[in-house]
Amino acid sequence: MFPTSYVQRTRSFPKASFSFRTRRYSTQSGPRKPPDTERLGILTRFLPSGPSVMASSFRKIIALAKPERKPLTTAIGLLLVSSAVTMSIPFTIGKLIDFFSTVNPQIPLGLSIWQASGVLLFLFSAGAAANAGRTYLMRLSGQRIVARLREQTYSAALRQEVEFVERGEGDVLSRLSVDTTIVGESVTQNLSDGLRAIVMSSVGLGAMFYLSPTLTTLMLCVVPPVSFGVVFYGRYLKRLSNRTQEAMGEMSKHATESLSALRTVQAYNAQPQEEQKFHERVTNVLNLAKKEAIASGIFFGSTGWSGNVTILALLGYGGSLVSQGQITVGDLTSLLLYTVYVGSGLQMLTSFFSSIMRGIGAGNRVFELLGREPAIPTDHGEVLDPHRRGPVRFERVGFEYPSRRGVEILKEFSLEIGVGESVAIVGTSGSGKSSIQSLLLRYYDPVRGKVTFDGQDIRELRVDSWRNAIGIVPQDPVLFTGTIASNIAFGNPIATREQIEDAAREANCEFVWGMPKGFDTEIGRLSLSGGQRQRLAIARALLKKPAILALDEATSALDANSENRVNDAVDKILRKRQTTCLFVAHRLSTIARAERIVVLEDGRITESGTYRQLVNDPSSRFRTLMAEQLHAASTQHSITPPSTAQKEVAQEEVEEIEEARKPDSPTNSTSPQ
Ligand SMILES: Nc1ncnc2c1ncn2[C@@H]1O[C@H](COP(=O)(O)OP(=O)(O)OP(=O)(O)O)[C@@H](O)[C@H]1O
Repeated sequence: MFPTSYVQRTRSFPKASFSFRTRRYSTQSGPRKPPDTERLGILTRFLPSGPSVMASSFRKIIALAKPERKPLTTAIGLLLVSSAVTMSIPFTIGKLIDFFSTVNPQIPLGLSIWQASGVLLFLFSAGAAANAGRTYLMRLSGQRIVARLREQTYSAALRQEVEFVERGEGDVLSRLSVDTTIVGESVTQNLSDGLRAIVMSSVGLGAMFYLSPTLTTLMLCVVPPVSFGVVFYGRYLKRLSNRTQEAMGEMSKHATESLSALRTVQAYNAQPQEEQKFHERVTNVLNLAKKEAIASGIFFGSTGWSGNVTILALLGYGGSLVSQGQITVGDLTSLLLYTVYVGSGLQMLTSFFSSIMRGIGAGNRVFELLGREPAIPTDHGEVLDPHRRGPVRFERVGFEYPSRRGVEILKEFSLEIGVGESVAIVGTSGSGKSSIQSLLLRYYDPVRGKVTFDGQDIRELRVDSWRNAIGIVPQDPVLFTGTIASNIAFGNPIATREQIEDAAREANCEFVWGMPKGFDTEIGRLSLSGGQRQRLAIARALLKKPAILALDEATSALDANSENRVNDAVDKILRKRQTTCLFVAHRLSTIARAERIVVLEDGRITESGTYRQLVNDPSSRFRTLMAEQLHAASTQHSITPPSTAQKEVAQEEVEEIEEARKPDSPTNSTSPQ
């Protein structure tokens, strides 16, 4: 119940509130480092999201590239070679034109025209090979960085408290897939293109000054306004790209949710409305993409136009200089070509600038998750000895969900469960039963009071070692892709086949032996009944040999046979008398199996006692609850309320259970198969 109902309650949380949430739940966000604007210079000065955050994101992106130092350095070396070759082309062409236009051409270094062409061919081939090598090394390093970043992001997401991930699931997924790719590209592909652009523009400009300072100064008059536009464009594009990422996150979150609930969607013929909702999200992405397209169009159109106007001005003024004999035709040609190179270099620089912005933005989102301290710290505390046993105590626990501060779900809740004791919590829907189990598992911590194990506050224990001591059987057990064996061994991958089979036997999973591939049957191809899933979950919990078993019973009815098999499995656990059991129970047959029953109402215990004590008290709330329970159970199968005869049968069943539980009962001596 918990995950589904929770997802429903929170599905419309906007992504934009992420940073707020981070601050709200983060318990250990350390002091921020001062901005390193000096080192980052111009880049950070224009960034809208706060220089210190962006600077730290930039530093982290650079740090990510450190393990790839060798291939990246080689790639940069190759880049310089290929750029040198590329940048020599305009100069060579100019010289060739002058050479051919003279009356008596002299080939430099005494080479023939074919030899000179051969040298040039060799140079071009070397440039092309260097370019190929650079592309390969950059892409490879980029992919390795993305792979590492994805793994780190995934483990950071798994470390977070459930509330955080459940609330922003689509977020984490888009951080994992889209943002990591953007970050990886910005340290490799974009960096490499940026360096190439820097080399092209600076070497080109140098060569132009060498050829004609006057013409170059003329060209430079056009550059400052273009650069100004570049900065604004970079900022605007970054904002747009962030909004597009958020919209894409919303879109994939919606698709994930409805596809994972396809049965419900189809049962309610809700495809058209789901399509409509998806259409709205896709349209949102599309509209943002349109804006991005318009911005790019205007930008590239205007930079292209200013480039062409510059060339026109150069041609006009340069032509007059040629006619005055101040420069040669070859030099003018070289100049024009260098202008084109410098222009495209500057254009590349602008997209480098906006890609770096985009990378920093995406990096911010990834590093925010990587650096986030989960509200339930996973790496502190004393490691719990797996053999330690002791009572579990809820001591005056007050609890509120972080998303609903001010609404007290548990109020002064106190309960002690002794070693090997079994306690069933009953109560109306929403009274807080599952929340008690969530506190036990430390999905959340109490707001007041504490939960102790063997006298020690469970917050002092390392959370993984504490959870190791608990076996859970949730309401709707989740099975993962893989075989039945791997599903039972989930969380205990080193379990032997024998141990897996023993646990399955103990949990009454006899149906597994009847399958053609037995324990090697792939779950994906199976459709298991609710009872079978529950028994597999019991086997999974038993394999851990837990000190505590937390069973959250499904509210939906099982058929009589499944219910018997599940109850029989539960009986075997109870008879062992080593495992402390906390049941959230709905079925009378489970409730009666517990040694003690507590009735929870509105977050408080209102009654407590054995089944017999509670049922014999004519004024007990438990009796009313059970009457409602019986009525509900009977109306699920027939439309008539339970007859007196049916109630008697139920009563007899309870008596049989109680009889079986007595220490001297013959059934009690049967050891599990
Ligand atoms: N993650 C959550 N965030 C906010 N409120 C929650 C969350 N989970 C449960 N609640 C609220 O806490 C209250 C107690 O819920 P809980 O699931 O513990 O009840 P329950 O007794 O187990 O109900 P049921 O018998 O229907 O399973 C309910 O009002 C519920 O809406």
